[in-house]
Amino acid sequence: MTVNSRPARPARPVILGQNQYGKAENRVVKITRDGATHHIKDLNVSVSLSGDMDEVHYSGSNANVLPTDTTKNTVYAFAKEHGIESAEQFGIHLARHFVTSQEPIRTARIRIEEYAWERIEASDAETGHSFVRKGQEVRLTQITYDGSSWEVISGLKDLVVMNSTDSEFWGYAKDKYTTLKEAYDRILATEVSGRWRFNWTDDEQRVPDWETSYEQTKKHMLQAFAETYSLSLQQTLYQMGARIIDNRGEIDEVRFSLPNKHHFLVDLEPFGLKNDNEVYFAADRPYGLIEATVLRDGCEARIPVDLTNL
Ligand SMILES: O=c1[nH]c(=O)c2[nH]c(=O)[nH]c2[nH]1
Repeated sequence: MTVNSRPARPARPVILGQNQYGKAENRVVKITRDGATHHIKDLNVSVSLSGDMDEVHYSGSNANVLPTDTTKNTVYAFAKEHGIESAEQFGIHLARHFVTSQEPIRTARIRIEEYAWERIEASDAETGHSFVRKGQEVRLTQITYDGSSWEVISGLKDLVVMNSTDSEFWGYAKDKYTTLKEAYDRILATEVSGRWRFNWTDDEQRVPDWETSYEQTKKHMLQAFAETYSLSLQQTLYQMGARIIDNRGEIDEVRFSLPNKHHFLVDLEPFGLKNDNEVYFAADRPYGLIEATVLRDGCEARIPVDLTNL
């Protein structure tokens, strides 16, 4: 049966809703060789396209469908042809390509995770070609382009941080189920998942230096975590976001999802020992989950509330 002889959209009280497609999790590693000194970019790139795709769902006509296999090939070809300066620059390039080269494709969303590598120090000097994977965090970006406007949301996940003092939690609401003891010197630890939205909207004007922006944003966030004398994780979260908004003019919105990695003092009395804020039980679950958006005054919140969807 040819495509044309297939039945058109069936006469049923059913319609197609939001849809998107593409190749997810394209792992691309780009080595740039500068003599004996090599540089690595290690990305996990997910392409998601949407637009005039009714027919492929209704009748099976693939005329508007650029194969997901092609989107995968484009990721690898672009790594060679254009290089990977930053995850954001690479994502912008890909998004623009899909929307401007295929008429039926109206919106491209490119999500990228970046894994960092650090040079191994040999006994005499740094090596040019040996690396150890940096375990700290996964860097993230999401680029969305609809042919006229851009949205760039970057961030990170899996960044585990701890303050071994300067954290209290007391004065909270209590009811008959409250057993938590007030804490005047506790451990504050979390695994930061954060996203920040850039106010960059145009492809030519004021393009942020994406690499510097990431490093500086992470630095301000960590300094705020370290320097805030915390009365709650909520207060610390707000300070982390506010520090970014205050210092990074290219960012209008920050959202954090911070699990409170509880450290409970162990009762050592049964062993005749005094626990002087030294020995803790690190609980993995359940955990408090503190989430909030911090915005530049007058700006709109657009980062999804549930960061697992981003
Ligand atoms: O920083 C905290 N915020 C809370 O809301 C909370 N609730 C709780 O039991 N411990 C904590 N700690």
